[in-house]
Amino acid sequence: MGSELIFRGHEDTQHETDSYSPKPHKRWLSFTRPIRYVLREQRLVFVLVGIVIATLFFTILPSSSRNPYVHHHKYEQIPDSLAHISRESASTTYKFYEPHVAAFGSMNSGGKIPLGLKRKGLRIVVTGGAGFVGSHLVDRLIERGDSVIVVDNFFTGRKENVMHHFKNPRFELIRHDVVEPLLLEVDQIYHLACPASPVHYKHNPVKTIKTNVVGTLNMLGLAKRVGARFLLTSTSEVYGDPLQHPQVETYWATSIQSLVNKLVQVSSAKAVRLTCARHEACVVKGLSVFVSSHGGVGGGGRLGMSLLTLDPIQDTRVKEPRNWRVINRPVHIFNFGQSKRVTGARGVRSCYDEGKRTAETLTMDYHRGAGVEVRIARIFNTYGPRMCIDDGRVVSNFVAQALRKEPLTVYGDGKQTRSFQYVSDLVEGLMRLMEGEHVGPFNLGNPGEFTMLELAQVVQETIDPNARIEFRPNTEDDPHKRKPDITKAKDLLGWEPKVSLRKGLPLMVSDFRQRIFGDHKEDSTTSTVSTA
Ligand SMILES: O=c1ccn([C@@H]2O[C@H](COP(=O)(O)OP(=O)(O)O[C@H]3OC[C@@H](O)[C@H](O)[C@H]3O)[C@@H](O)[C@H]2O)c(=O)[nH]1
Repeated sequence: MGSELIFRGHEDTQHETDSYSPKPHKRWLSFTRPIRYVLREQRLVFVLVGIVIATLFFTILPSSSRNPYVHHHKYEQIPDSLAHISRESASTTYKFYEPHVAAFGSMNSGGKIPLGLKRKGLRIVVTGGAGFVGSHLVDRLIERGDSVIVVDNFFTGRKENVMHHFKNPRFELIRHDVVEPLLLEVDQIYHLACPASPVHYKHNPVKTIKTNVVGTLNMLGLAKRVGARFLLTSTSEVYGDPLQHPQVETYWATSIQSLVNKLVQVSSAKAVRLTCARHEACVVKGLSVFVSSHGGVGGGGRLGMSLLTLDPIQDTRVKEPRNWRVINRPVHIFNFGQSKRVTGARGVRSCYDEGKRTAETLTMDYHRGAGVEVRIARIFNTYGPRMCIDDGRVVSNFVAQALRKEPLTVYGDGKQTRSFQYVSDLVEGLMRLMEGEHVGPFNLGNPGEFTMLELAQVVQETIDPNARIEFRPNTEDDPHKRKPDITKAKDLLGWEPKVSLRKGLPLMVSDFRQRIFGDHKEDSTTSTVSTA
């Protein structure tokens, strides 16, 4: 290279001294000169590095910051940013959405919307949005700047719950039953529509299961068609009368069939006998499995007269079972409580719990099979303003009874437990779940566990210390205990309830008082509570 330079120098000198120079030679030199310049002193390497950096900067970084799913990490870094979502924090959220304003589903991504038509917030449909939980969710979404369409058939929902939004151009209300298909252009679907009080859902069980199955199917179809993200509100009732306490999302409502098979497999026993309040299951190696509703299996005894096969689908009662056997002596006895597979699946609560299980299944199948973005919440007992008065649920019953100076009706011995969450905590959890990147299912509930007698005591302390307690027979298939394990929601959504029962209960009293006695002095619509 050095010699070339010397040569070129010589050539240049020649050019200066002699006006004649062969043109083709000069052109060749002017073409190779920049190449040689680039090749010298590793300049090419620097050029390539520069190209790589520019590519990274202009291609990868902008697309990742525009990705609607990436913003979730930002949420997690600001754990309380959603607790009382302010307009400022909401607009921060939208910065991530804006470039793909309709980008929740892959089908809508890509900034196809003309500049002048870009929307500010998301378009969200809330089925059951005129109900107790739905209307509080709608309040928060509207407050955040979204456009909300409420779809409700007003079976348990009430126009009054959303009337304060009627003049808002970002709010729409449609009287529609989700069992019929519906087409709407939206980015997100919160699917809440279904009566949730046992009294209501048992009132018309066919309608309840239809709502859960056909209604969910319709809304999933809509989500698939318009590329919307879909959130299913499932229930703690999918755990049935749980054997595990507190309930974790991974808990599978045990089928007696698999339980007894396993027990027989692992034990050296000839037979295994399982007992619970009303049922006994007996399995003998190599023989059929039976559940006896009375009597059951005794030493050298016979199976009870009324036998129920453990086939989870067929409720086959057989008076004289063909494969009847005398069992000498059951070796192991396990108390396994009550399993929904046997009682629930055929019981009065099944329209709801089996309905919600099916809804979960459909949701996951649309996710796996059709690529729909889905979220699943399992909601535990919730209370707050706008609950239906006299819907039969324990909190609304007790509060209304105490206000009316009627006795508090405690069902059974009152020792059954529930965990009660305040509605604003639930709404917070639902929104975090929808905006986050995890499918679920997630338990959303308050782990504070109370017996019904303890709840009655809190109501007495809050409303009327002289309120009497009246015991009533319990309802069929009432779960004995219920308490959520919320580790998963804490870890992955950064969510946990903030409002204790003693703090939350007074917040619904003014609303109930107003609706029962027509007292309009107090503001009943407030669902939020200071958690500071
Ligand atoms: O007046 C009453 C009403 C109810 N109860 C008892 O209170 C307990 C809770 O009953 P609720 O009717 O409020 O609610 P449940 O827990 O049975 O079902 C609820 O579960 C979770 C949600 O999905 C639903 O809101 C609902 O199905 C039950 O043990 C019931 O027997 C009373 O002791 N007195």
